[in-house]
Amino acid sequence: MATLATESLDSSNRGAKRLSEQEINDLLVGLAGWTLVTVEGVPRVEKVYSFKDFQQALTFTNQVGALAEDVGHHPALLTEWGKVTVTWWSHDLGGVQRNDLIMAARTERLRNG
Ligand SMILES: C[C@H](O)[C@H](O)[C@H]1CNC2=NC(N)=NC(=O)C2=N1
Repeated sequence: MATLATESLDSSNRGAKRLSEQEINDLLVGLAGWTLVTVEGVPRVEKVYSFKDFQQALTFTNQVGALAEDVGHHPALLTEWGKVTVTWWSHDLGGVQRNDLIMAARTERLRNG
């Protein structure tokens, strides 16, 4: 979903709207491989990326980390040999807001240009 990736993030974190599961799933339609997961009652959007070895996984991890630092919004990142699990949600909000889908779309762009 190229347009989602190019949207500006809503900086009014406090006033952000927590999306419903339906709204999240509707936005995930354009994000191949991303799923809605709920951990400790908190919805998140998640994708597992595959790589040929640990070094490639680590490089991608750092690229996602740079995206996060650029905007001050951060994912959970699990880096393993050949795999990186990226999970976006809004900790302060206790759920998923549109910013998290924007960041998922920007994460996709790292792999798909
Ligand atoms: C103080 C700091 O800006 C806040 O804790 C930011 C940092 N990055 C964040 N990232 C995410 N995903 N959710 C947050 O609520 C959040 N808050």
